Amino acid sequence: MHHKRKAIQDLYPDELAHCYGCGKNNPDGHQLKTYLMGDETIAHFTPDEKFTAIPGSVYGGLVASLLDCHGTGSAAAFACLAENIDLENVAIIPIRCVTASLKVDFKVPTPMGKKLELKGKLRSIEGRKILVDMTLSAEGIVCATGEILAIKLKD
Ligand SMILES: CCCCCCCC/C=C\CCCCCCCC(=O)SCCNC(=O)CCNC(=O)[C@H](O)C(C)(C)COP(=O)(O)OP(=O)(O)OC[C@H]1O[C@@H](n2cnc3c(N)ncnc32)[C@H](O)[C@@H]1OP(=O)(O)O
Repeated sequence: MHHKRKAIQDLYPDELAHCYGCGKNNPDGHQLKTYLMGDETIAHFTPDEKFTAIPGSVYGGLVASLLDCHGTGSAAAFACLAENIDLENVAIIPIRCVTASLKVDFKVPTPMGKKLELKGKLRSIEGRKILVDMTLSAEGIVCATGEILAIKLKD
């Protein structure tokens, strides 16, 4: 159902859509897509074996990368919500965020080849600082949690 909406990353302007983790204009990248659903965000990604740590599990760098891009996308979406910007009615998202700090806790090994689900919840917005709490799970089991500090860029 949420796929009828546009992903946050698809609302980035073309010239800023080359991020390896989430840029729609990077054919070699992960092209992660974050959707705003009510007061939380969601994204999915199914890793293949080139992202192996030990056979059967995903290397931590990919987990961090997914949390990074889901986190900045979520932060931009939550900042828009807070400013009453309706993302259904914009072609380009007017708020841009970059990661200042990312914390990842690896709880259990992330299984290879399963559909991973990322969720994000806003913790706080204080001036230009947006804090988002995230989980990354596989088949309902939380494999990692993440905490991002994203900074709203000035024009
Ligand atoms: C690669 C850069 C891209 C630039 C242009 C892109 C346009 C974006 C468009 C569409 C997005 C699409 C792309 C998705 C991106 C995917 C996610 C990534 O991987 S992003 C890459 C990794 N991140 C960086 O390379 C940031 C490098 N750092 C910086 O550029 C600066 O440090 C920046 C912008 C984050 C902050 O610099 P300040 O000069 O604007 O602001 P100050 O005053 O230093 O910080 C603001 C507040 O945040 C706190 N703060 C900053 N860094 C902190 C930290 N590490 N921990 C705790 N607090 C921190 C400060 O203490 C300050 O707080 P107080 O207002 O005084 O309360």
